[in-house]
Amino acid sequence: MARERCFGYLVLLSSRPFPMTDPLRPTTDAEPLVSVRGLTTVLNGKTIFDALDMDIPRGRITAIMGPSGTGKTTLLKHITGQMTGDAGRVRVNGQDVGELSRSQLFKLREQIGYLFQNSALLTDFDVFENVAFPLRQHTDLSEELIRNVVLLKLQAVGLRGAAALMPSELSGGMARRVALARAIVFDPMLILYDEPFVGLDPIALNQVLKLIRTLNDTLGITSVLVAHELDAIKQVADHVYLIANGKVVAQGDPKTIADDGSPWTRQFFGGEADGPVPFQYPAGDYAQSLGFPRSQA
Ligand SMILES: Nc1ncnc2c1ncn2[C@@H]1O[C@H](COP(=O)(O)OP(=O)(O)OP(=O)(O)O)[C@@H](O)[C@H]1O
Repeated sequence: MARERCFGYLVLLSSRPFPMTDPLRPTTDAEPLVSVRGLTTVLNGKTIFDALDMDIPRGRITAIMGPSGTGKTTLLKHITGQMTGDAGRVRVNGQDVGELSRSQLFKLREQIGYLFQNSALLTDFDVFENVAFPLRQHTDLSEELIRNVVLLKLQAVGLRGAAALMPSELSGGMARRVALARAIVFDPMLILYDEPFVGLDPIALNQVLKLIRTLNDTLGITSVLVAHELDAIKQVADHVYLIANGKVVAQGDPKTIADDGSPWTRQFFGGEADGPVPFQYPAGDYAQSLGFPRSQA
């Protein structure tokens, strides 16, 4: 049975000491930053991944799509080592995540930023302190340096002027951008976005899309995006994987994947209720559960 490893701390609140530049920052496309091979994960008797293979190229934006409950968030947890599979391997920047010790895992997570759908801001702290929080927790930087780093990150997401606002005073889009500023506070090599577009109006959505692209390209980050919105994915992602039934069932250019003619993409992008992904959750005999005798046929 697959395990969930809980070290009790948000991935984005990392403890990487400064300097902020990382000599290991990926600069070439030579080898994927994340490589998943033969990943098999069973949770509560349900096979979530069935020998899943997937590569996440460096420096690109890769989207992961799939029906609800197909394991997209679970896959992100395998990448951060919060969860390990029953078989197969997940390698991040050349390291086998399942083989890492606790301290090695922390080091890896120090290089990963994570953006949640709900932004997960600390409601008692203003915007500035939300972004400063990981720095205060995990470094002994001077107040002046913390201020410079926080303002730099807020400037990058266009919210330096909102530094004194409380989370309750932010729109959903602004909150998402503050969370993004916090996620990049240690200059991660990889950002994992879990449903970053949910609840955003078109303006905020475009701002977040633009930011994801700009941060990816200007900071040389690798981005992995879990989302359901194909139109948004088309605008921002370089590559898309569609996962279902524990495997990659389609992949390619987000702009054309919906037209690849496979029954998977037809069902998923066409919004068909039934298809390769059955409408009915697996269940026992219907007649029997209604109290009728089993048919002999
Ligand atoms: N810790 C856990 N223990 C047992 N089952 C789990 C655990 N975490 C997730 N699951 C199950 O794994 C499956 C995949 O869940 P996951 O949240 O990864 O799906 P998802 O593709 O991200 O879904 P959605 O699009 O609805 O967010 C679900 O059936 C869920 O119930």
